[in-house]
Amino acid sequence: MAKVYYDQDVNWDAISGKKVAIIGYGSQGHAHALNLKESGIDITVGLYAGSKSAQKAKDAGLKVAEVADAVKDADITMILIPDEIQAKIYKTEIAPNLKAGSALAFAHGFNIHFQQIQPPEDIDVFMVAPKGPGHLVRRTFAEGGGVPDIFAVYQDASGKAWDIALAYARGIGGTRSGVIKTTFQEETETDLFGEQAVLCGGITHLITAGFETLVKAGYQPEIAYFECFHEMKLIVDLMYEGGMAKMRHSISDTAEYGDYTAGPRLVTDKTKKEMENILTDIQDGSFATKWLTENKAGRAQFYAMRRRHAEHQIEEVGGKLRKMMSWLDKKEN
Ligand SMILES: NC(=O)C1=CN([C@@H]2O[C@H](COP(=O)(O)OP(=O)(O)OC[C@H]3O[C@@H](n4cnc5c(N)ncnc54)[C@H](OP(=O)(O)O)[C@@H]3O)[C@@H](O)[C@H]2O)C=CC1
Ligand SMILES: CC(=O)[C@](C)(O)C(=O)O
Ligand SMILES: [Mg+2]
Ligand SMILES: [Mg+2]
Repeated sequence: MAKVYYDQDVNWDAISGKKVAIIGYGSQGHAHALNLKESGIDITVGLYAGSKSAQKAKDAGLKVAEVADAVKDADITMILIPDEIQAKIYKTEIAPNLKAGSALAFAHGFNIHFQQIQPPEDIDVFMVAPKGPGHLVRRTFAEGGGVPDIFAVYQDASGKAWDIALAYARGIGGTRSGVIKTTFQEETETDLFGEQAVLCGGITHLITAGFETLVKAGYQPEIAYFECFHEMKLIVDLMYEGGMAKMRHSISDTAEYGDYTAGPRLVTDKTKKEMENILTDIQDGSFATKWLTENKAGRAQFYAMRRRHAEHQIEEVGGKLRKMMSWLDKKEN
């Protein structure tokens, strides 16, 4: 069993009194900046001139500077801009301004693992990767909870990089729920696999296929939405709270019998073989090459897929039904 680190395992002096630059103020950036600030850390958000996030950060009471200026003063620079542009911004804005003896940090290992960024040897390089969407890293922290993190050290020039990383994890709330040591390779490969095969790719296409099956068979699209999409959170909430057992305790025996008999007809050996193929594409770098090439070519295919999915009937039907559920409207970054 892996060692799981909690609040009491942290040497808070490793980060207390340090200046932290959070580069980017999006899903993860806003969460890290606000959580760390509320944990007592001196935060400056680094953004580009004209960034639409800058006013949001200022309205939240955070110091905002251009990237180079935020990095210059920082003891820790956490890069929370999109993976596909990190190498360029690192080269032009971050690398020339990194203080000797400071630390460079990431929330995903993509650019270090696939060698898009090669940091100087005289700085610490670490990662604190939340196992959850940034908006929930923030919401959970504000509610007194925390999203688990996994953390890694790529370079330990100071001899304190592990302590700094663990203290950072506490600053964003990770050690409230548990933090596990990893490597940049393990985080990168497992995160890419999880988001493609299960959390994002897997679940959205499963839900959509269920919706399309019912609609094609002539059932009302609104019922197909409630059944295959809206109820998913309610089912997963029970699993989140108490494992599959708690969900299976709450559902009917009829549903539980259907769970055991229909599930293996859907997730077959063929499915598992394709999961292994997805993992191979990640491990051999071909996914990373495709993603970076798509970005260099202007993201036309990416935008076309985004548009096609946004225009799907399930989003139209769901949007109308959710409009009547005012409690779902969470004002977030
Ligand atoms: N999203 C998630 O929940 C998770 C993300 N991660 C990792 O976190 C990192 C950040 O991802 P994510 O939070 O999703 O990113 P987002 O796309 O949500 O946010 C990107 C932020 O970067 C800013 N930005 C864009 N270009 C620049 C630039 N040139 N200089 C400075 N700031 C810039 C954007 O500003 P503006 O909006 O003004 O353009 C925005 O504030 C990635 O490495 C990702 O893999 C890890 C775990 C989960
Ligand atoms: C939210 C998260 O963990 C992801 C899916 O890995 C991501 O947004 O990259
Ligand atoms: Mg992830
Ligand atoms: Mg990810």
